[in-house]
This record gives sequence, structure tokens and C-alpha cells, in this order.
Amino acid sequence: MKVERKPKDVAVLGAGSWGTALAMVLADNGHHTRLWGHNPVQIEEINRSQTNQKYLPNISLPKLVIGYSDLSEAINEVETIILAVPTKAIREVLKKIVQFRKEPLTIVHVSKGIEPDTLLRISEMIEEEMPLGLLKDIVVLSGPSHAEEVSLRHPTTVTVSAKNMEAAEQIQDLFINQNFRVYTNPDLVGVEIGGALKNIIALAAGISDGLGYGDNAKAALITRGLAEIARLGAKMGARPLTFSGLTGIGDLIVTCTSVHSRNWRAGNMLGKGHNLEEVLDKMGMVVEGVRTTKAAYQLAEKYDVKMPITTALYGILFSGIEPKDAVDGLMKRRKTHEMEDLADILSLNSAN
Ligand SMILES: NC(=O)C1=CN([C@@H]2O[C@H](COP(=O)(O)OP(=O)(O)OC[C@H]3O[C@@H](n4cnc5c(N)ncnc54)[C@H](OP(=O)(O)O)[C@@H]3O)[C@@H](O)[C@H]2O)C=CC1
Ligand SMILES: O=C(CO)COP(=O)(O)O
Repeated sequence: MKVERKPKDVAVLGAGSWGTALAMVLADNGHHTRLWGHNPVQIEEINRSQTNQKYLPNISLPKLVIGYSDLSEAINEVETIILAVPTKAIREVLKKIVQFRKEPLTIVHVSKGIEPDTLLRISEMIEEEMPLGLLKDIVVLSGPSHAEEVSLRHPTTVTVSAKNMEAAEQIQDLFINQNFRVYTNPDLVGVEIGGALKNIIALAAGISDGLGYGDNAKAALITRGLAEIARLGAKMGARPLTFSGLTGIGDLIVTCTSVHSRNWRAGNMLGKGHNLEEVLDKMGMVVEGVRTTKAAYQLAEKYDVKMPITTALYGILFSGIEPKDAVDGLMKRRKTHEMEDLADILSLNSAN
């Protein structure tokens, strides 16, 4: 892969699994990578041992990855920030950036969520928090990409999107290498919605596996899950075709079938009879799908879109419905035509 690039200083905010794996990709590309985390003890360990044992055990970090526990130092004079914290921490970190930063910068967000109640996508949260003069561009990077495999430099593909496609292409160049192939797609809404909503279906697939149901049930969840994601996405302004790409079906496949998926693993424990509190406690890592289920349930009401899997999962997570009863409920829905909404979806955004 021949990409002309000048080494840059780049800040990655969030020293969890994904922030650390992406910092490795940037360092492999020759960039001086400042990995900021809010826990000084963990950052000290990263710099002492050149590993992040809590999130990517036994993986050696390239020398160009340096840990920072001081946010103002980490973002000083960088043009680009990679925001890699869970959705619920995004506003807090943005508020700190605004406090310390005076010159405009590009923010690349890599988180997969939607904010409950405000129902904002992450790029919209960034627009809300950042004063105009501080923001050059917002880019999203998403797709089927477990940190564990990226950190082993296994072949991975992702997509970047932005309102300004020149900015998306610059971020494509920043990350792309022979192990990490980056595509572009101008459909910012579709890319963000696909990445966030697949976590709901992954929780459901984990529950199904935990109940002991087999591959038929999982294939049904993936395909019918995609249908309801596309139905909602189209109403929100996404291009339907995006959901057949990496950030749609691609991420659904990986998250619903991989043992690395935190959402699948959390669902699996729920299906085996553990309660939500116990499951989240045991995971010790972010399970974005839980909050996103609440947001998607609210979005389905707002846009008047049928989302039976999301609704069933909402019942399990927040209303005490037994997983087996939720599955029975899905199977006993009124009979229908598989493609009944396809015409709507295709006509809605064909002009986009
Ligand atoms: N892991 C993956 O393979 C992928 C993850 N993503 C997405 O990336 C985002 C981050 O996920 P991931 O890295 O996996 O999550 P992890 O749970 O692995 O790590 C989260 C990191 O964020 C830190 N954090 C939590 N709250 C705050 C805060 N208020 N301020 C600063 N730092 C904070 C955590 O610190 P502490 O250790 O102190 O809790 C931890 O370092 C999620 O939206 C996820 O969906 C996307 C693609 C792949
Ligand atoms: O988004 C991911 C892979 O593309 C990570 O999914 P999990 O958060 O379920 O591990």
C-alpha cells in the first residue's frame, strides 16, 4: 500500500480496547501517537511496560505510542483527535477539550452509540458541545473491527464518513495500511446508525445463543435485525444501500458471531439467566447496546417505525420480561410479508 504520509502528532482519547488498538494502527503508520486515559495508574503502566494489560493483555504497543494522563498536554498542537470513549463519556471529554483547546481541530469519533432522551447521533453531540471556532471537521470511523484482532494486525476493513468528504479522505490516509483497509462513504447518518444499532441485535443474538437456540435463530435475528435498522435509518435520512455495507451487515455479522463482542457476551449471560446488573458488573467493559436499546426504542416511537426485536430486547432489559417469553412473543407476531417495508425503504431515500 503506497500512501504518501508525513508523520504527525495525533491524540487518541480513551485508553480502552479500541483507543489502544487504533493508537497501534496510527503508530504503525509512523505517527507520534498520544494515548490519553483518565486513570494515571493505567497510563503509568502503559509507559512503563509498553502494554495495556487491562484492555489488550500481552500485546506490545509500538514505541510511537506514548501514554498521557494530562488531557491539555495530550491535545496540545495536534490537528486531529480520535475520540474513543464510550458514548456516555463523550460530553464530559468534549467539555474538557473546550476548556483546554484554543485552535480548531478535526475530531474523529469511533464510538458506537446514540444518546438516550436527546436521541442524538455522536456527530450531533459533538456539534452541540464544540464552539464553531474550535471545530474543523467531524469524521466517523466505523465497521467490523474488534480491537483484539486489530491489535494482532489481522486484516480488517472499516469505513470513514463526514459531511466534508475531503476530511474523510484525510482520515482514510491517516489510518489505511496493509492490515487496516479504510473505505469512504458520504452517508454520515447511515454509517453512524448502522454502527450504533448493530449492538442491539448482537445483544439479542447473544441471548438467543444463551437460551440454546441455534444458527437458524441467529440468522433470523441478523437479517430481520438489519431490516428494522434499515427501516429506522431510512426514516432518519440514511441511504438504504449503506446498510448492505461494512457499517451495516458487516458489523452485524462480526458482532453477532464473534466471541470478542462484549454485546454478544452480555446477551449470552442474560440468556443463561443472569440479571442485567450482574452481567454489566462481570463485563467490566462498555456494553453500548444497553443504552442504545433505550435510545432506539424512543426513536422507533418518534419516527413511528416497527422495531420488534428492539422492542423485545427493551422488554428484557428494562421491564423484566423473561428472554424465552420475549422470543415466543416475536415468533407469534401477526403473519406478514418479508419485504412489506422494502418499497418504503427504497423510495424514501433514493433521492439522497
Ligand atoms: N472494542 C472494540 O473492539 C470496539 C469498540 N468500539 C467502540 O469504541 C467505544 C469505546 O469502546 P472500548 O474502547 O471498546 O471500551 P472499553 O470498555 O474497552 O474502554 C473504555 C475506555 O474509556 C474510558 N472511560 C470511561 N469513561 C471515561 C470518562 N468519563 N473519561 C475518560 N475516559 C473514560 C475507560 O476508562 P476506565 O478503564 O477507567 O474505565 C476505558 O479506558 C465504544 O463506543 C465501542 O462501541 C468500536 C469498534 C470496536
Ligand atoms: O463494534 C465492535 C466491532 O465492530 C465491537 O463490538 P462490541 O462492543 O460488542 O465488542
